[in-house]
Amino acid sequence: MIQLEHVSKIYPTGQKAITQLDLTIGRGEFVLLEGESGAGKTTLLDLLLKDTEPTEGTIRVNGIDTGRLKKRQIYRYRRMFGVVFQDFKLFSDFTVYENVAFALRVSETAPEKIRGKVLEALREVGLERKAKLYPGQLSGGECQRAAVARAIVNQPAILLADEPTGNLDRKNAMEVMWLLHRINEGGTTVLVVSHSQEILKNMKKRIITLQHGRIVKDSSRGGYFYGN
Ligand SMILES: Nc1ncnc2c1ncn2[C@@H]1O[C@H](COP(=O)(O)OP(=O)(O)OP(=O)(O)O)[C@@H](O)[C@H]1O
Repeated sequence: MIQLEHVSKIYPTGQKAITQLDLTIGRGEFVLLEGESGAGKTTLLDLLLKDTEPTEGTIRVNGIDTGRLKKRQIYRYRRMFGVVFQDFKLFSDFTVYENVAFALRVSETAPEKIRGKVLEALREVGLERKAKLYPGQLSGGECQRAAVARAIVNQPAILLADEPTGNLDRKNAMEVMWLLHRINEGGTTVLVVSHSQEILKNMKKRIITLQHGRIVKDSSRGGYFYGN
């Protein structure tokens, strides 16, 4: 599903963010990505989304070599992904329903299909009764669940989440992680950046540890350190 070969990213400032990274994530996997600040976690997500270009190496997603995508193909490519952020990134002057519907409108979904899809996504995250509320009227956990509904409403093949529990208390954090687990059980490949040792320990998923842009530990390889 996701394959990186010898991928490096050096920003124009000269900052090395990713160095000679080889990584394969299979279809339907759930992967937790950890590493200290500046390790390259967000850069890795940005590379997958083609928000930034690798300095060297090849990135393949679902068989697509991202380096060969034409500009006009990038929009369609990105529709393979749903993305969840630490700070939710909901529109504060849109209701929960409108926030989720917005993701469908920009993807040119037929108008008659929007309502059913939005309500289904809200049901999935347990927010069907809060559809008419604004983000300011929700708790942090509910905001994040609304953001997850927006991310999955297009039924993406891959869900990327960058510190999705960073602004949440323990209970809400575990609820959001449980939700991501359920979405993964439905077949979606899930990649989550997390700093929380509790989450890393409790989820019992594959954990990849980045340090200075390199993978220094991958639990799918028996937890042994390698590389560097
Ligand atoms: N646009 C940019 N221009 C220059 N350097 C950048 C840019 N974005 C990130 N960097 C640098 O690249 C390195 C990796 O950054 P990245 O944001 O990927 O790390 P991270 O692991 O996500 O960190 P954090 O946990 O703090 O979010 C850091 O040294 C950072 O300062």
